[in-house]
Amino acid sequence: MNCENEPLLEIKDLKIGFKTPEGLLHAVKGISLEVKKREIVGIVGESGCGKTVTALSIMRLLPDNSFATGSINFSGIDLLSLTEDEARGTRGRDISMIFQDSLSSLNPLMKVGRQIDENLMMHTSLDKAERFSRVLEIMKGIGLPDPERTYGKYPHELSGGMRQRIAIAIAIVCNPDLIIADEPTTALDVTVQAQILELLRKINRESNCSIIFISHNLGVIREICSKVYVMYAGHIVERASTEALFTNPGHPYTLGLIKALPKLESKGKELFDIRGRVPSIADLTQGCPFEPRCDYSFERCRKEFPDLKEIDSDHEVRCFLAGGKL
Ligand SMILES: Nc1ncnc2c1ncn2[C@@H]1O[C@H](COP(=O)(O)OP(=O)(O)OP(=O)(O)O)[C@@H](O)[C@H]1O
Repeated sequence: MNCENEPLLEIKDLKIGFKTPEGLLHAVKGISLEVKKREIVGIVGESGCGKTVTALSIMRLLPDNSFATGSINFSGIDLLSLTEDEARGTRGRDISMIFQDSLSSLNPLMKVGRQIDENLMMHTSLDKAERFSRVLEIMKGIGLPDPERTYGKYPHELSGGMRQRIAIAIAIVCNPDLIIADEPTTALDVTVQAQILELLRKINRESNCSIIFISHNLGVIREICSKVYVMYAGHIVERASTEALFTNPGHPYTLGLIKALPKLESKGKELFDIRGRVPSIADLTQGCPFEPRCDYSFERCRKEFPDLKEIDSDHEVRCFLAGGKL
């Protein structure tokens, strides 16, 4: 059997909500998602669409005022049914996360080498010397110069790109099966961004892990992912291979995200922007949540919410116009 076709992570009908003084607010409204072994899967959408809370639910790191229903099956285990202790055992060992802002995700008071070592201390029985050489090996493997010296530095002594490499080292030191990278390059300049993407590709190739790559930027997703889920207002509105998404986008929201990408030939011209804003999770409008921003909407869109419809093999779209040409 070809193990690349085996699912590593299967999310079914995941709903995430928050108990707030204004009542229950629903941030994720029944999404299903699959990540196969060794696959790099993108989740794209504007701010507030529910990408990060989805990632946090996989990590079992949702805040106390939240609730999650549905199932998150990871290698045969439903992560939502794990106890806190079991979830702690999984985090950092089987599943790791890299956050956007390495300055706030790293401990400012601890030497960076120690921070990588902490994960090994927690999840392995290696002794101090073995852990030290493993940390140096990882630091070297991800392109940190002079690992012995860098081991003893504090986060603020490193550049943004180096700090993000440390965050990646922490994430991969225990050889996890799944890495969730949440906007890992957004805070970095373009050159460093390209280096970090290349590093993630290398890790995926060499350690056979799967990656969920979260971004608001389809251009970055295109660089690294083979499959993409487009999220809007807590729903998956399109799922396709990256190639199909760009050659035949089925949802007007996806089309808007593609049009919003800067192009070389339009240098100097004003960039396209999808009009309007993502609705707040407190909005309970009837019909399709994208309707107020959509150039293709008609009467039915104001009243009914479309199901995900398959328009091609492995290509689903949640729009009444799915399958037609936008
Ligand atoms: N602790 C919380 N209490 C109430 N609402 C929350 C809480 N955390 C997140 N939300 C809401 O859940 C929704 C989804 O947020 P989420 O951070 O997942 O969006 P996102 O797509 O990742 O955007 P961003 O790129 O800005 O992180 C937002 O409307 C957000 O305000």
